[in-house]
Parts: sequence; structure tokens; C-alpha cells
Amino acid sequence: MTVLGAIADDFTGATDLAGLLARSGVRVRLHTGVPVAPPGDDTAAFEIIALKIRTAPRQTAIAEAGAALDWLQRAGAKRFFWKYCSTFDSTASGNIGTVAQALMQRLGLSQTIYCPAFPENGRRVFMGNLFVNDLPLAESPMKDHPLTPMRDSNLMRLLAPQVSGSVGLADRTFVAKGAAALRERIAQAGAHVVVDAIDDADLAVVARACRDMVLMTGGSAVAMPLPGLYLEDGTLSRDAAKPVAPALGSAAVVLSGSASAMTNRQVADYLARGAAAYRLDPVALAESGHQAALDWLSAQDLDRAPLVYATATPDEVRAAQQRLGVARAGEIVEAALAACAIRARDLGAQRIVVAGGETSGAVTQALGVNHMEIGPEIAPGVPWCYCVSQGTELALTLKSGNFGRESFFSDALDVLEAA
Ligand SMILES: Nc1ncnc2c1ncn2[C@@H]1O[C@H](COP(=O)(O)OP(=O)(O)O)[C@@H](O)[C@H]1O
Ligand SMILES: O=C(O)[C@@H](O)C(=O)COP(=O)(O)O
Repeated sequence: MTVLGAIADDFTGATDLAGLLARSGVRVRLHTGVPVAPPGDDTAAFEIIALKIRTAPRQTAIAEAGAALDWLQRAGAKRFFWKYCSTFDSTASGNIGTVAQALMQRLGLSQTIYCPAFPENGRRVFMGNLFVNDLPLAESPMKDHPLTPMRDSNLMRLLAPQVSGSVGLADRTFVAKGAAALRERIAQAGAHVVVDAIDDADLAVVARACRDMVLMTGGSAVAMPLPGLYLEDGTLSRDAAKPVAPALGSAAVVLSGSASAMTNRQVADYLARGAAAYRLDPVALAESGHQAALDWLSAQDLDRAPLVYATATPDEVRAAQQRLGVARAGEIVEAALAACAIRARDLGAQRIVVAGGETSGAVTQALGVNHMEIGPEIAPGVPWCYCVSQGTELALTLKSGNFGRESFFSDALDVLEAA
């Protein structure tokens, strides 16, 4: 029986949520896109639908999230979770609040909460302001994100233009008083309530206070305590069926389309380890296409997990965007990396590491993957996922731009080796 149905605005975010929920030992199933077939009898306790709508036009985002909600309701879910980025990545007009409001309308709700905190990855919310490690969001490297540069750290100000209802705050002084006091505060705080949390203990209080809300929204970490709460009161029984790692060949590829500060360090680390690498230049791709990258990949020893990357500094990204336009630069890079993923699979690679949320969406869609089982976690919020692409079993990991330590790419391959 499905206890919670979740909708994620991007693919890395969906695997992040899936990995954190799966820590509890309950069954989590991840669908990429809204499944075409109606739900069967074997639905998991936690069903997640990954969408690629973080930067989509508002009406597209609302329509796709609505279709996902319908499917999850048909799967039997009575409670829902809207997952977005722990750095609140959104465009000026949406889509975090926009989609939340649309889901509220469809569910007949007058209220939801917003809690992007993910303390294990340094994201904390205090007095409604989001911090990334020791910096306010707008001073963190997120200010330079290629598609969703975050130039304000105040979540209420970010949310207000995205919704028509009132925006309020349940600050940490209420969280510190425990679940009952927090619940009371939230009830009085308006339609769209930002909730503070600076550590996992705070998130446990928030989850306890909101566990019966029909719709919660946030980063993955505020959902992490939910399986424990549902197991505690018998809403859910533990399902020990762990996905079995498929037998995989040793060929692998690393594809990086994230331009985050952390991914830049991870690419540098992997290069320093002697990895064979091909750098994608968006302007050259626009002029000549990506055949040269495919030819390079075909000549590589995939047992040594070569890297194809567009990862670049903020200045380099800006220069490419000025030449090509923001959307086109992103699309060209995503298309090239998606084509590399298909080529790598066709050359026998069954281990594919992808860095970047939009990039992961493009790669996963191109591979025609429609659902994934959740395997071992490589770093907080980044699990290996097992899936099938055109009849080939694959292990795929989708790394959010800023997640993982410097050695992430080699960590990922090591973790899979040990699985
Ligand atoms: N060198 C580059 N120049 C311009 N755009 C780039 C470059 N490298 C990557 N991009 C684009 O930037 C976007 C990065 O977003 P994403 O893949 O979501 O990474 P992250 O997870 O870091 O946010 C993608 O659309 C990608 O195609
Ligand atoms: O919540 C998070 O930080 C991640 O799950 C996520 O959504 C990150 O997005 P990208 O950095 O665009 O991959």
C-alpha cells in the first residue's frame, strides 16, 4: 500500500529523496516521468515520480505535477510530498510555490509547509533565511547557477511572487518548543508556511508536527523521518525486500554537465587521478555538433571510466551563455551528454555516473529509463540506482550539483564495486 506519494522537480532530487527514505529499510520506487500504465497491485510504500520541471514554463510544471498527483492518488496515496531543491532553486516566477499552490487546489487544502533544510549537506533555514554551509544562499556559489541563479536568501521573499495566498514563518523558537507547539504556530501562520530547521533534530520535530498534513513540501531531509514515524504508529510495516544489485560489466563512464563549485572540484580531482577526459565546449558544439565527442568516447577504454564534461567556471559559463543564450547553451550541453550516455551504453558501459540535475534528466530520458530501484548511497542524498535501458541492466547515479565530496566520481565507482 502506498503511504506517501512524492513528486520531485528534477531527477537528482528524486534520487536524493529516494535514497534518504530508503535508509529506513522501507520499499521506495522511483518512476522517471508519470508512468503510462496505471498503478498495479504491487505499489511500494513510497512511490516517487521524478519530473524535469524546475525551470519549465509554469503551466507545463503545473500540468505535469497534476498528472503525477493523479497517478499517485490512483496508487492509493493519501499523503503527498513536493520535493524541490535544498537551495530552493527556482526561476523568478516559479515553480516551487506555483506548483505547491496548484497541488493544494487539486487536493482542496488551505495550507502547506516549505522546509528545504538539509543539514547533512550544510543547508539550514533560520528565521526564514536559507544558508549553504556558512554563507547565506545569495552569497553562496548558487548565486552563479547557470539556470537558476539565487540572488536572495529570504525564503518568504522568494516564495511570495510564486503564490497568491499568504506567506508566513514558523521560526526556530517554535521548532525548539516541540511538535505540538510548532503545529499550533503553523496553523496560525498563513497558507504557505516556511519552517526553520538547522539540524536533524529540528527536522524530526518538523516531520512529527506535519506528519498528518496531506501535502508537505521541502528538500529531501524533512521527509527522511516520515518512514520511522509511520512505522512507529503502524501505518506502515517494514518491507525488507532490498533491491539486488544486477550483475554488471566493469565498463563505466562519467558524464558531468553540472557547473557547480563542488562539481568543478570533483572534475579536477578525477582529472588529477589520471582519468581520460573530453571537455565539451558549448560554442564548438553549437557550430559542429557532438559527433567528435562520440568518436572520442568510442576510442576509449571504458574499463577505466572516462569522463566527458562541460563543467566550467562561472565566467566560462557566462561567456558561452552570452554567445548562445542561456537556454540554448544548456540544451546543447545536455543533448551532447545524453548522446554520450547512449553511446557508452551501446559500447557496453553498465555503470554511468552523471553530475547535474538538468543533465541527469536529459540523460535518463534519453536512455529511456522509466523506473529505478534504489541501491547503496555514495554520499548523503546520492544513491546508486538500478534500472534497465533498452534491455540493458544499468547502475546509474545522478549527482546533484553540489553534493558529494571532492573524490565523488571515484567514490561512486568504489561503492558499486563493493555492493
Ligand atoms: N560550460 C557550460 N556553458 C554553458 N552551460 C553549461 C555549461 N556546462 C553546463 N551547462 C549547463 O548548465 C546547466 C547545469 O544544470 P544542472 O545539470 O542542473 O547542474 P546542477 O545540478 O549543478 O544544477 C545544464 O543545463 C548544463 O547543460
Ligand atoms: O535538494 C537538493 O539539493 C537536491 O536533491 C537537488 O534537487 C539538487 O539539484 P541539482 O543541484 O540541480 O542537481
